[in-house]
Amino acid sequence: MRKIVESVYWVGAVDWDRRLFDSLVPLPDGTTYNAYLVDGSEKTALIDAVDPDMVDTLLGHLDGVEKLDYVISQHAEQDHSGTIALVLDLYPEAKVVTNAKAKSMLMDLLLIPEDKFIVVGDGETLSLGDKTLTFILTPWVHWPETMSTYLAEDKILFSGDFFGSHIATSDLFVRDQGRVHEAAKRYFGEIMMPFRTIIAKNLEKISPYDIRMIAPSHGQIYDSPGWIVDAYKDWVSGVAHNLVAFPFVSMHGSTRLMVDHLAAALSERDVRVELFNLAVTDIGKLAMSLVDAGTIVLGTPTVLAGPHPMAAYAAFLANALRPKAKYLSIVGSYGWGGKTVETLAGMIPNLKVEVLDPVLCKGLPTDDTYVALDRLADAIAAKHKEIGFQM
Ligand SMILES: Cc1cc2nc3c(=O)[nH]c(=O)nc-3n(C[C@H](O)[C@H](O)[C@H](O)COP(=O)(O)O)c2cc1C
Repeated sequence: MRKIVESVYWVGAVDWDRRLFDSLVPLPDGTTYNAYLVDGSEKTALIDAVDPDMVDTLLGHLDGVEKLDYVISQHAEQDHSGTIALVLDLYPEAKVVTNAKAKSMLMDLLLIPEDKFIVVGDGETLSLGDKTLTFILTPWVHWPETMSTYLAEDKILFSGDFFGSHIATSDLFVRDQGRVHEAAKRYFGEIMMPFRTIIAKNLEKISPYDIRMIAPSHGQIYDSPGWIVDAYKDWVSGVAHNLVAFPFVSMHGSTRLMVDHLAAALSERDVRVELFNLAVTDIGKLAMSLVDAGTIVLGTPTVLAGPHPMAAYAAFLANALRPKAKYLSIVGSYGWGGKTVETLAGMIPNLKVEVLDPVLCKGLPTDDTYVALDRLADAIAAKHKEIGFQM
């Protein structure tokens, strides 16, 4: 147990070893599952629980907590809810306090019986005596049922996955802002980017609250939260940066020559570019780049009449993540023919992008290919200038 302020404790777990989340997302720095205990003068509440793998850590923290009245469930995903049933076994008098959507999901996912729940609505409060919790529905800060909880007396917002970051450290509070900024942006890119417009509304919704600390359910507690709220405002905004996110793959080096030429041509034209060799890249880094990028360029050879499967994966991912990019193009090499451009174009219906003329070449790039790549760089630079992308 670690004290945050008087009678409010972190009772979560640090998972130093975890390297993959949701069987999908790389975790280079591990993560934490944050649970919080609010010990009011009359009632005691646990806010969220931990991943089932770390149940012993949670139960260790709770050892000595004689009475638990409420388990506040802010998010039904198992890394926060998966140990609630065990907590209820230990504290049979405790009720699960959550919203209607989360209740139904917790019943489905964890088979928690209906009589264990107290359902709260948006803005409803729960008194613990000298501490008061207000529940704020903040949907889609991962799933549709997510909510945040404001502790008025201490001005703490327990935000669930909102503002979260995957970093295992022994710090309770954010101490290395640069590191947390990167991890929080990666988290936003992987988890929240598809719901940008709803998250913008959630930012507005929490703005009237006087927030001294934000306590997310992954990562460290923000004891000066202004900067992360500002970062979120930038990430959810429709304003893209003067940046090209450039995932590519190349089997024998021809596409790679095109990629390197275009990247250099973009740099010469003062357009920033980030390359991601899909054969070796950490897909979270690509997600981060997509948070800002004004343009996406995909580089791929033709394989079995279509894009390389790794390029198809990147296109699928970009389509699902719905980044704010306004332009897209494709470059690559082929041997005899295929439908690479058509196949990729058909995979991105969610992207509201203008497609700039693709550049394909047969075998190794020639002088004509490099001229066409320079033209593409000219077009991207002109579009970025025209639209006034952030430098
Ligand atoms: C497994 C495999 C499948 C391929 N299938 C096609 C194809 O269907 N159509 C085509 O035009 N070229 C095909 N090629 C040829 C490559 O597209 C061509 O060699 C290209 O120049 C490779 O680009 P890279 O050097 O960037 O890997 C294939 C190559 C490989 C290795």
